[in-house]
Amino acid sequence: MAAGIPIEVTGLSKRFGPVTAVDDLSFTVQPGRVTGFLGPNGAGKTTTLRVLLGLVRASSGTATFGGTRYRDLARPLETVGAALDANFHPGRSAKQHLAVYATAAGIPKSRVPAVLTMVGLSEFAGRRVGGFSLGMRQRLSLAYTLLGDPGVLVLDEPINGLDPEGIRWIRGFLQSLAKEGRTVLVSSHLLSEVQQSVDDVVIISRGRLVRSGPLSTLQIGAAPRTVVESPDPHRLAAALDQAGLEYTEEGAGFIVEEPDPGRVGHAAFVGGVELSALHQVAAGLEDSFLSLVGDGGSEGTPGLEPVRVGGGEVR
Ligand SMILES: Nc1ncnc2c1ncn2[C@@H]1O[C@H](COP(=O)(O)OP(=O)(O)OP(=O)(O)O)[C@@H](O)[C@H]1O
Repeated sequence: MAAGIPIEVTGLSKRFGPVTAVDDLSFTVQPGRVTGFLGPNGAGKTTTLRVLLGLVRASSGTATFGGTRYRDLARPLETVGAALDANFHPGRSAKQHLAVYATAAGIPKSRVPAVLTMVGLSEFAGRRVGGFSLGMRQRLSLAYTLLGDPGVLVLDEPINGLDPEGIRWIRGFLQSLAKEGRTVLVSSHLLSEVQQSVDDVVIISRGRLVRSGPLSTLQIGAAPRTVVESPDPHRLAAALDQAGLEYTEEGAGFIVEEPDPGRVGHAAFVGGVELSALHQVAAGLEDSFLSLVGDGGSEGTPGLEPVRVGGGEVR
């Protein structure tokens, strides 16, 4: 395996005519960690990755692998694994595809069965790719990125299209690649999709950096809220309305957009409502993510609804 090297993006901008897709973007991605590259649709993720991989030219700034541009790498496939523009002909088998790429890059053919096994496709090696599901194509793309046993992996929306078992598998797989010392950059427009697999995040919106750092730092920002429950939820809702508090129904009770449980308790007291639970909850990750990119998604942030479990945590 080639050594993991940092990805360094410095002052990167990319304009397409009047559209500024990437705007003075700077961040670093460290080896040995999985980094989520996040932002709403149209935020500029794919454009950044395309510049990084030498597929489009930057308007200004640089995007390098430890200081070296992709096109200047001596052995690109063995340094960086990426499948942004991989084309799979429907009539060819998975094995044939990988063999063609391996031959072109001077990679031993023995890597082909090895990477197909790594991604769980060995029993489909001889099948035509035309019959593959989206999830199987995702696995094949991943196999392609691993052909040269690179120290850096750049994956654009690799979880998209995977079934629940596939999602569980890829989460563990990405972590194991990082544990081997590789640099793993994974783009997604859904924090919930990657939050169980990433150590660090780089969040962009409208082409600009919003936040970068360990995932844990993301919880700073969104305000905590109050969970309140009553044996008589209708009366409680009326009391919250009366007090002008905003809330959403949550299991047996409500989550109130109010950090101080005392104010919520007072509203219930004024309304003469008995309470069975009253406590503050920290902001969920998805809330923090939305509060960071909330005004940045020109095309909205579809699919960002949080999945809530008891106590207001976000899974
Ligand atoms: N070749 C291009 N010509 C003109 N505009 C482009 C081109 N490529 C991207 N854009 C624009 O640049 C902006 C960023 O697009 P980009 O695809 O990089 O975003 P993204 O974060 O990857 O979003 P998605 O997840 O939807 O792919 C968008 O406004 C898009 O319309």
